[in-house]
Amino acid sequence: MVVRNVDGVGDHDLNCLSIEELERHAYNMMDKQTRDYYNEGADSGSTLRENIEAYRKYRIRPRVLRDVSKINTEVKLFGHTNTAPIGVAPTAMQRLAHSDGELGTARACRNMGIAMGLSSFATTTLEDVAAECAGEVPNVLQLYLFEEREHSKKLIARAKKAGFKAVFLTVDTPFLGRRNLEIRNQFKLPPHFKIANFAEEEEPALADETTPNAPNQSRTRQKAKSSSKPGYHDGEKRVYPTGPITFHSHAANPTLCWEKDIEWLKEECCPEMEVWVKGIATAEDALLAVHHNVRGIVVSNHGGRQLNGALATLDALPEVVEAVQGKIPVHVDGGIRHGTDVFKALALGADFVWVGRPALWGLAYKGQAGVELMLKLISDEFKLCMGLAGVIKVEDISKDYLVKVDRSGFVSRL
Ligand SMILES: Cc1cc2nc3c(=O)[nH]c(=O)nc-3n(C[C@H](O)[C@H](O)[C@H](O)COP(=O)(O)O)c2cc1C
Ligand SMILES: O=C(O)C(=O)c1ccccc1
Repeated sequence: MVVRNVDGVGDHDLNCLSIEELERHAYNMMDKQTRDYYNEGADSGSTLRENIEAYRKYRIRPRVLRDVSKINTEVKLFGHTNTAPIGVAPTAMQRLAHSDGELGTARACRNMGIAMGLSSFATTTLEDVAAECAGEVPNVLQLYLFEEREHSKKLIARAKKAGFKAVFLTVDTPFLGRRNLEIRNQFKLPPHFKIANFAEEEEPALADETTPNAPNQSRTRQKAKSSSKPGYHDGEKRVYPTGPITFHSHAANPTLCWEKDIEWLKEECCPEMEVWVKGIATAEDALLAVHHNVRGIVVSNHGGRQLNGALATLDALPEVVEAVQGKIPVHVDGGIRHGTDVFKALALGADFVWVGRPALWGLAYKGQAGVELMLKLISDEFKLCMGLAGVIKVEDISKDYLVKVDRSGFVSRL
């Protein structure tokens, strides 16, 4: 049921008043294969859980008796006005959640004035997504840079033509993390869906690909092209992925490195698109990103799906912010489930946050309308948090508004 909000802020879905509730609804709406693929983290899932728990270590120090009658949550991103410092992180294969898929997410983002990151491995083409949002929201294409440069080159050219403003090169996937439910379920994309951006390159073999990170069946089905080529490390064999582009065979690229690939990518993208890196977790790599003139970084551990045991992103954020010293924007993702989390990430120095799974849960719940609901919940919570904390402009959110509480309950100023 939808009712008018008593405070006049908008409509409420009485069945779903928080992202926590949204997660529960979505849980029941997704088939097991999809739910497990979307929700799980690598190995024991401790990094996935810690991404969320890290936010609970901080509490807000609200200031009062400030006129907070006019709160502005807007920020600029790639020259566009975003209605809040929040975007939808790129996640693969959204049609698994709902037939609206990436188009539903794009329409929701457009309606809410929120940036959308589109995965290379979307089930909708980048042209169709761009057409939904053209000129209204800053679209970002997430890139997995393949060893076969020609595919990536074509994709980049298409993204430029479609008006994408930036590419986020994902750098935390030299190999795919080990996701045990995915292995056990022998997860694969059902044959009626396509990895749409590569449909031309795709062969019918997609539907029966094996799960790559399962022991002893990883990439041995791929033909070895030439022993002199770089390739995946598969036991003793070096195997270059040459077959159809499937999400299992091509997302990981262990050969990527700063000098060779970042420079190449900047040349390919410039001047039309900015090159960012997604998946930075240390001050050292943040400094390298600055050194290599990337335009921004996303502190991310891929939602805990890659290296389990890695630091929660909120805990990695301060060292990255300190290293970068404002030279390039620092964004963060992972574990953001409430508007107060957005506030905390910004207080610790992030310029912007991206939410991943909550958008998938929104899609599963009600397609486009569910993503809009999720964005409305988190944006409203963020605005309310600003007002209750006594802040009216996003740029005024600082570490003065936070304290850290340790395990024994000891409270310290930052
Ligand atoms: C099901 C799923 C698919 C994802 N696919 C991609 C992808 O294709 N490319 C990418 O860079 N990150 C991908 N991510 C990672 C997200 O962009 C983001 O880093 C992460 O979801 C943030 O954590 P959160 O889900 O806790 O918000 C994926 C995450 C999930 C949950
Ligand atoms: O599942 C993922 O986390 C992911 O990023 C991905 C996307 C496409 C192919 C393989 C992995």
